[in-house]
Amino acid sequence: MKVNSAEIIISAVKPEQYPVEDLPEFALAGRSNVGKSSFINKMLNRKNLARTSSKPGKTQTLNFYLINEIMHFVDVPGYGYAKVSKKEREAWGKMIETYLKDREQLKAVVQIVDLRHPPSKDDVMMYNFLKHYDIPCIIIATKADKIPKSKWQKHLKVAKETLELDPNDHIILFSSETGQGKDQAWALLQAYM
Ligand SMILES: Nc1nc2c(ncn2[C@@H]2O[C@H](COP(=O)(O)OP(=O)(O)OP(=O)(O)O)[C@@H](O)[C@H]2O)c(=O)[nH]1
Ligand SMILES: [Mg+2]
Repeated sequence: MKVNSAEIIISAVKPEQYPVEDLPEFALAGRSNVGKSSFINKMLNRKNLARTSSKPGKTQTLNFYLINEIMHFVDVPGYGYAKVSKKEREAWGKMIETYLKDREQLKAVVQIVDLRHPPSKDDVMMYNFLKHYDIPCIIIATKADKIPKSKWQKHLKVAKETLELDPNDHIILFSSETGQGKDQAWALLQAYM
């Protein structure tokens, strides 16, 4: 998709703050620091619209982006970040769970995993959560630029097996550095619009 406009609409922490527009929406999910915000930037051709950091825990609210006036991306805090307090972690968990379960505009979740490592326990839990609530999902295996091409297929296989990926679900090799997988990701998202 050609992105002509992209802007942040609101950083929300509760449903009353979500945009009321009935536009197709896609939310990110994944471990802290896995590259969710970087994925959004790459898809939108914007260097730093979604704020990124080499330190985990950068995104702390549900950040809604309006794209071409026709759809929303929602950037989400990552899970599995040990350095926030238990209370804070629980609050984030609840915020994300409420959003994912109740948001009618949500068309699909883009779950990001790190291609370099087998999906974590938390990754498996998130995938099972999406399956349980029947939320369509697209799996993005990112940071492909960090491992040699000769290992990509082997790592993809491990990711599929660890998640016990539903044969109907797609998993895409991606890199926010090189833009690899971007067209494929857009094609899958557009199929839900
Ligand atoms: N080499 C490489 N680095 C990446 C890629 N994607 C993200 N990164 C780096 O990984 C770090 C974390 O990226 P973010 O996009 O901030 O991660 P996040 O998932 O949004 O993290 P939280 O907001 O903390 O949950 C940054 O230093 C990025 O530059 C990628 O595809 N390749
Ligand atoms: Mg982030």
